[in-house]
Amino acid sequence: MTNTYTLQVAGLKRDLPIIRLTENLSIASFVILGDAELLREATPLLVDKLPEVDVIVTAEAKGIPLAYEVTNQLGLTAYYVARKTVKPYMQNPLMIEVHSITTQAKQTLCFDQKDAQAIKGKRVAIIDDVISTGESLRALEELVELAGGNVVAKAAILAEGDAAKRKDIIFLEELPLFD
Ligand SMILES: O=P(O)(O)OC[C@H]1O[C@H](OP(=O)(O)OP(=O)(O)O)[C@H](O)[C@@H]1O
Ligand SMILES: Nc1ncnc2[nH]cnc12
Repeated sequence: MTNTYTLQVAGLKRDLPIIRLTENLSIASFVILGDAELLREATPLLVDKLPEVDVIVTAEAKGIPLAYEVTNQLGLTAYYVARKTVKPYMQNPLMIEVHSITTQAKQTLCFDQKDAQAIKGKRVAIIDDVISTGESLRALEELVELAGGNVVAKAAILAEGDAAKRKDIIFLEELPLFD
């Protein structure tokens, strides 16, 4: 049977499967894709902690539904997604290299040039489902800065491992790492 870690967040309980990443590192797998109930309950709690912002930025893929919910609850009109591959419909994309905790190979995050233009001069909240090594967040911050946006908040539902000690991020609950 798979080992699990019981997460309590936003008044809900989830049994997360513990997944081995390397010989001495395992994570409690937190996949909010499809979990409409958790998104519905957690989003207002996160929104309450945000300062005034103009736009939301997130990374493909698991950050997308949360960014959408936060955007709606703040009454904003748009959110921007940094993609992990360049698509043929992107023009002059901005690209940054990233190496998140779950990433085995080198990855990139990229913004379509038209999204970069839309972020320029805006107060940006970077939103993700979980912050762990902080690599994805760092890459998103670099992308927003390259685009000329001003990062005023960095928020996630969960802060994993050492990320929970960070003072510069907003989060609802901690998630431990496992040996
Ligand atoms: O702080 P970090 O170590 O960078 O980890 C956090 C990132 O990891 C997850 O995405 P993941 O890389 O698993 O990709 P996915 O959303 O495409 O599944 C999560 O959605 C964050 O973006
Ligand atoms: N615990 C976790 N579950 C799923 N994706 C993650 N990315 C970083 N930490 C994660």
